[in-house]
Amino acid sequence: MTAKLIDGKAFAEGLRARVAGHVERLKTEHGITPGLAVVIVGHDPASQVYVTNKAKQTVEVGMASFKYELPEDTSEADVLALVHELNARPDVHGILVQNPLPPQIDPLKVIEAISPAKDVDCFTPDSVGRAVIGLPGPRSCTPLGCLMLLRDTLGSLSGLNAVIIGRSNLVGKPMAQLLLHENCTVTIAHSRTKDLPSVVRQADIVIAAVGRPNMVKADWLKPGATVIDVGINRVPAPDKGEGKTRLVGDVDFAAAKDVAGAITPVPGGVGPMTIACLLANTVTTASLINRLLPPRDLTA
Ligand SMILES: NC(=O)C1=CN([C@@H]2O[C@H](COP(=O)(O)OP(=O)(O)OC[C@H]3O[C@@H](n4cnc5c(N)ncnc54)[C@H](OP(=O)(O)O)[C@@H]3O)[C@@H](O)[C@H]2O)C=CC1
Ligand SMILES: Nc1nc(=O)c2c([nH]1)NC[C@@H]1CN(c3ccc(C(=O)N[C@@H](CCC(=O)O)C(=O)O)cc3)C=[N+]21
Repeated sequence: MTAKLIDGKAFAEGLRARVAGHVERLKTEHGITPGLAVVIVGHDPASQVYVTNKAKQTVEVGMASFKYELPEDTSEADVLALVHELNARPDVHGILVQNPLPPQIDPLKVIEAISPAKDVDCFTPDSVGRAVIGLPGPRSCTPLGCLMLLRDTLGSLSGLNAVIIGRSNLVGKPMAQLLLHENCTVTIAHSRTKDLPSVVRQADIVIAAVGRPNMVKADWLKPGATVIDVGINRVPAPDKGEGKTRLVGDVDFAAAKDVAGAITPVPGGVGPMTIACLLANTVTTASLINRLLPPRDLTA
């Protein structure tokens, strides 16, 4: 059997087109240009690529993009000062501080500093709480992107066993909340989980969000399972030439595609969905900040 390939790139293009339509309406009918500020501290080469992709696609959908690249040795006080400045700026409707941050900066302090009204990453206690109890508000971009792909692939998720590998605040935990709201039976696995292969074998839906290339093996999968590979790992690719690299996920894709029912590729799976959801969240915050009703059809 060969799994259905879940085309996140194409799905994200459609979502961005809908976002662009709403941006156009905000501009022409209300004179508002949604603005997204991305802050990156240090020069992690992988992060640079995401930030560049985000900035390009932000402009493509008609929004304003503000990019702040701070040196690796930036103090916590300076990052907090920048966040406060962005909180106060009327032309900025969304703030994203790229993870990971260098060790001298406490990520929780930065999260607390972000205005919940501009929290397009769904990082602040206010947004996280709203997501947990099911109140309207932003939802975490990567989990939301995964959920949209799952709904598109499977329809109703009710009653399905979902196993999430990884428990970060960025991906694993918010993914669990979204799937619980879809009536999945949710298991969160992590580095201390005993006998991970047998836990994964129970899953109708597997979400891999670890950051270890090809960790999830084909023989861990229940035949027909839907596999969402969040991992983004840069590995050497000597076949492409000396010193060249390629992106791979956390799942052994080449073998898993013969066992899974459906699977996302890396690249072209979850990554583009993350950015499209970030842009959708920015339309939502720009609407709410201006006391307008946010569009309902973007990520419903
Ligand atoms: N496609 C996209 O849009 C995005 C991709 N990513 C990618 O997803 C991956 C995960 O990101 P993130 O959540 O931020 O990563 P973190 O490093 O914050 O979390 C990794 C999680 O994996 C768990 N883990 C580590 N080793 C194992 C193991 N051997 N077995 C089981 N679980 C393990 C850790 O467990 P423990 O808590 O016990 O340490 C932790 O919970 C990365 O590759 C990242 O680049 C991230 C965001 C968006
Ligand atoms: N505060 C915060 N929010 C994040 O959402 C966040 C973060 N920090 N830190 C890092 C991770 C990672 N991440 C990705 C976004 C897009 C792609 C993406 O566009 N990927 C493309 C290809 C990229 C390429 O070619 O290099 C793809 O998978 O097809 C990947 C990864 C967001 N993250």
